[in-house]
Amino acid sequence: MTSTVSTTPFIPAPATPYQGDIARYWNEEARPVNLRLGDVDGLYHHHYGIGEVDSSALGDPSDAEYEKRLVAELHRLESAQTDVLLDHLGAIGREDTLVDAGCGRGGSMVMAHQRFGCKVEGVTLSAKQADFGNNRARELGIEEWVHSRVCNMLDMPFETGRAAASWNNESSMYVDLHDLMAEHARILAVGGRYVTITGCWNPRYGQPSKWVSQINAHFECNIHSRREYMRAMADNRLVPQAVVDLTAATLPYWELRATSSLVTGIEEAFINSYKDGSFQYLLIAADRV
Ligand SMILES: C[S@@+](CC[C@H](N)C(=O)[O-])C[C@H]1O[C@@H](n2cnc3c(N)ncnc32)[C@H](O)[C@@H]1O
Ligand SMILES: CC(C)=CCC/C(C)=C/COP(=O)(O)OP(=O)(O)O
Ligand SMILES: [Mg+2]
Repeated sequence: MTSTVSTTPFIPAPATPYQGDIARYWNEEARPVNLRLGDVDGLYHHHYGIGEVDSSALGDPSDAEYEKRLVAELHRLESAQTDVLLDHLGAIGREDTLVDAGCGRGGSMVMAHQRFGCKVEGVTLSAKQADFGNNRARELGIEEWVHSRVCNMLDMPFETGRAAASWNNESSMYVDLHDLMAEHARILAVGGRYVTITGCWNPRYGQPSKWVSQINAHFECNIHSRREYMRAMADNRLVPQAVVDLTAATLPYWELRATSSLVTGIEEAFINSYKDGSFQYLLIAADRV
């Protein structure tokens, strides 16, 4: 669907060796579970789904078209996740600018522009992802509005106080949370909104479980605890306005995905850690005060 014209003029050197590893990871990523879902309607996500599975849409597993319908259903649940994130951005006008920190292939950015009609700026460490997102925006004729660049989310080239809202959709587990919240607080207007959807380990469990450690190793990330999010926000003028536990809402997605031919091997770790209480899928929306 997407051509391969490079629209990324300048690729900065990674700020740290770790960021170099993460850039390489996403430059090489081409898992069918992400590309085949994106091909359903051209919105390419690198996050997970929420909501009930529509078994009437899936039909009979012995049907020849079942796998295609299952892919479409997983994709519907991933887009539903973005919709919930966008619901928490508050009142956004066409003249506003939004920032997607860790934007992946840009699916959330396109959905944000389609909903609010405004400018959406994305940053990713991966030149391949930035090119993909920019090519997709050009194909949709929205390249004036939706733009991705290769950039460290801890040092974004956006003016202080410029953004009406910003978010991390499953991208905050790659950075120090205090540094991240300080940078969001800097780019956000006073009264602006920050939203994250993230997997975090549950302090009530004690320490990261073996399943959480397995997820970290699988993605080369460093999952933070719920407590760290609260502390990093409080220390950076970000006051939680809503904390929504999406753990129960994401389990149907994982249980459906585990039955598909697109499994990647990480399904068991997500399902077990959500079920044993060691891991939570959380949305936090905060006001920049
Ligand atoms: C799991 S993907 C999520 C993509 C996207 N938010 C979505 O929902 O589809 C994680 C993203 O975080 C980005 N990322 C990780 N560390 C980053 C950093 N320091 N600066 C910018 N992007 C970063 C990766 O490049 C990747 O695009
Ligand atoms: C909730 C947590 C801890 C997320 C870690 C970040 C991550 C890799 C998200 C999904 O990416 P993806 O869509 O590329 O992964 P997959 O290939 O498994 O679908
Ligand atoms: Mg995925």
